[in-house]
Amino acid sequence: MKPIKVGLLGLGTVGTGVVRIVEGHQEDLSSQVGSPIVIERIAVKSLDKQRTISIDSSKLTDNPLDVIRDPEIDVIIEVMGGITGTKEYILEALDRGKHIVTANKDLMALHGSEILAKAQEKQCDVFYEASVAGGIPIIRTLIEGFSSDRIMKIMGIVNGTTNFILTKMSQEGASYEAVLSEAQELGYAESDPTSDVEGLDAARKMAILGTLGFRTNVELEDVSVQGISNVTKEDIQYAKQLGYEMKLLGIADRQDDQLSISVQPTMVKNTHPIASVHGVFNAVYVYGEAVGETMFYGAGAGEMPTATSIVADLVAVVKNLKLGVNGLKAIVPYKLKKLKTEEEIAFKNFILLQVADKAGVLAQITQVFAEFDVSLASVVQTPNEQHTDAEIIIVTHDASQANMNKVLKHFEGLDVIHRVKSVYRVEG
Ligand SMILES: NC(=O)C1=CN([C@@H]2O[C@H](COP(=O)(O)OP(=O)(O)OC[C@H]3O[C@@H](n4cnc5c(N)ncnc54)[C@H](OP(=O)(O)O)[C@@H]3O)[C@@H](O)[C@H]2O)C=CC1
Ligand SMILES: N[C@@H](CC=O)C(=O)O
Ligand code: NA
Repeated sequence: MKPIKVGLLGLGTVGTGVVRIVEGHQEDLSSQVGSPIVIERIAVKSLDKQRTISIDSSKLTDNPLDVIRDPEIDVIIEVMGGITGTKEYILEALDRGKHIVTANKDLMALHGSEILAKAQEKQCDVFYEASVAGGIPIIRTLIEGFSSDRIMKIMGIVNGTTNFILTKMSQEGASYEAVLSEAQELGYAESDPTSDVEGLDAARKMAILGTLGFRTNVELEDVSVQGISNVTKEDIQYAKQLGYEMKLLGIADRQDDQLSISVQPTMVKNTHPIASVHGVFNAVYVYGEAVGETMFYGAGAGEMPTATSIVADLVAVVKNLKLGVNGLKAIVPYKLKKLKTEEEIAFKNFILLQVADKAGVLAQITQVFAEFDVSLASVVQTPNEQHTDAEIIIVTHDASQANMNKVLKHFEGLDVIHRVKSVYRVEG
């Protein structure tokens, strides 16, 4: 049996896991696809770096083109990351008729449509399961498992680093900075962790999920993004007291084909299944018109979980090779995109205010909500024995984003409000 030859671009956290699985599970893999799978060449940045696995040094190169242009190689696994440069490597590999497996959500969210179009033209596969929710087979689920349904809502904890940080801040009272360093050491964070903590990584993943779930071309600029860098331990404690967990939540929903997609720190009612997803775990909740509620859970980052998805994609490519059907499974979004306006997007809000502790303050505040048609679910004032500033916690019913913005704007001119300390979306 002629072996299937694979070229690996990158031998970092994920690439190392890929080598471990291909070597460790070789018997299972080759019996599924009917050929041995061989990692033929590997591109790295530094040839001298100490590795945690032993690699035949003749396989290593510091030039990705050596891998892409090797005529023996059938499939390229791209786990080096990056956008410019990497995109050109992938397009060239496709031009050369090589199939692609990638974990690169940055690339797929920004240039996925161009890459997938090229793949179709060249009858090649491009699979990217590892790019969203590392070890969870959510992309395959949306493409195949829900092909018969109409997806109405996708909610995801799709960034492991931030879930790890929020969990440790909540359960151990740990500091944001210390937990971020730990996530970096464990290989969860991106090379620039700003994209994790500022929500960009999750936004890219939600653009991919939205495109697949709603069969329309969701682009990164369609996703409104807010990260966790301003979330305080106090916010997390208030959330807990009210029966919520603080999560960086991606939310994509549709009503009558109108979409909204966002990523923001969200207070999730602790009875919702997604509220109990902690640590580096990810979960994607999918609501289908016919199927109802479903939820998919697993490790969202890290060497072996991510590599599991990569190698499963590799198996899919090789099975397609055997059947001669590569390049036929690309999902081409066909629906016209209609995004909801601020007036049409509505959700519950948590607002924490620092206010003057004197008579009539609450009345002035509730008057502003009434003026802009925002109905309140609860109002709590924290006890303040010194009679200096007091804190007021308000939870609204569903309110349009436009009206909420008007309320917050109006608060700026209200003397009795000394500070709007926090505003969070509330789910569940
Ligand atoms: N880490 C995770 O949990 C997850 C990561 N991903 C994605 O997977 C990809 C890889 O992530 P990860 O493994 O964590 O990244 P790492 O930084 O650990 O590894 C990157 C690898 O690529 C190599 N590399 C980088 N640039 C070049 C270049 N120009 N030429 C040749 N080799 C290069 C590096 O070489 P050297 O070793 O010499 O430095 C390194 O081996 C990224 O797209 C990431 O977003 C997706 C899901 C989960
Ligand atoms: N940095 C990402 C890695 C997986 O995509 C995360 O923390 O989820
Ligand atoms: Na996945």
